[in-house]
Amino acid sequence: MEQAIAVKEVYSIEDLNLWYDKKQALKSIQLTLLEKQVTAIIGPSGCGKSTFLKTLNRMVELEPKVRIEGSVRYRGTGIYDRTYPVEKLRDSVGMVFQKANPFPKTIYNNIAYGPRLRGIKNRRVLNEIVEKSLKQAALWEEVKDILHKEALSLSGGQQQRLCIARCLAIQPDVILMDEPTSALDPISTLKIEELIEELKQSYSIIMVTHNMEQAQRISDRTAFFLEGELVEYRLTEQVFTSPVDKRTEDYIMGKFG
Ligand SMILES: Nc1ncnc2c1ncn2[C@@H]1O[C@H](COP(=O)(O)OP(=O)(O)OP(=O)(O)O)[C@@H](O)[C@H]1O
Repeated sequence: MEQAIAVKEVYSIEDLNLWYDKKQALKSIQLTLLEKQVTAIIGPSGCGKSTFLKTLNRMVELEPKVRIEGSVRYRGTGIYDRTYPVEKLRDSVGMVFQKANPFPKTIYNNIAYGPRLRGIKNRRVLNEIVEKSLKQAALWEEVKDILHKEALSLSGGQQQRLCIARCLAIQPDVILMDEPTSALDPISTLKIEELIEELKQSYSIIMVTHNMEQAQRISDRTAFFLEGELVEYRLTEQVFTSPVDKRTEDYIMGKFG
């Protein structure tokens, strides 16, 4: 008899509500995000995708006049509990943004930055981390001879892979990606998509995307948001081939958004 493989939960979210001042951006969100899967967050502009992503690492608290209610549990512990050590979250949850944002430093120092901040000073250890992270981000071959060049001299696609490598250097558990390829050309996009496929062997990836083909190509599960609500959250194939909610169907058919 086939045995079900238990997939572990990374995040468990219950009745999450969020307001920016008087505007409610997330409404009673309830879902669990699973380990070593790619979860795509889709929906039209302004539906709350980025806000949701930023609740997962508490970055949303940096916005003015934010109020959050409900529970976001990461590996079983509520991250908005007053005693939760936010620095633990910074070590465990990396983030990649829409626009690559390397530091104005060399390629090497971009990657070594996080490990140094965490007390690693030994040059040999740092060299190993830099090489391993760049290899994991499929950038090593292109930059191994120019590690001491400015990161900002790289192409947009290379800069985005560098940002992914910088994120991997701190050995995160989860990687949040906010439209990581929307500023890239098709070839760079393909490279990042292949990379994401590879990374999900070791990391749990939660990715906001406007691109529904991309969600179908690389995600295991898809969550469809609309006006701050989570309308549908199932296996990607099911969402795209047999949506249960009419609003999901209309959205994936391109009737709005
Ligand atoms: N800092 C803020 N202050 C006030 N309102 C905000 C703030 N950030 C976002 N909003 C509002 O909250 C809602 C959700 O925004 P959010 O950026 O999460 O949507 P999104 O789905 O990621 O949109 P897009 O696809 O355009 O990036 C929108 O109505 C937006 O205008």
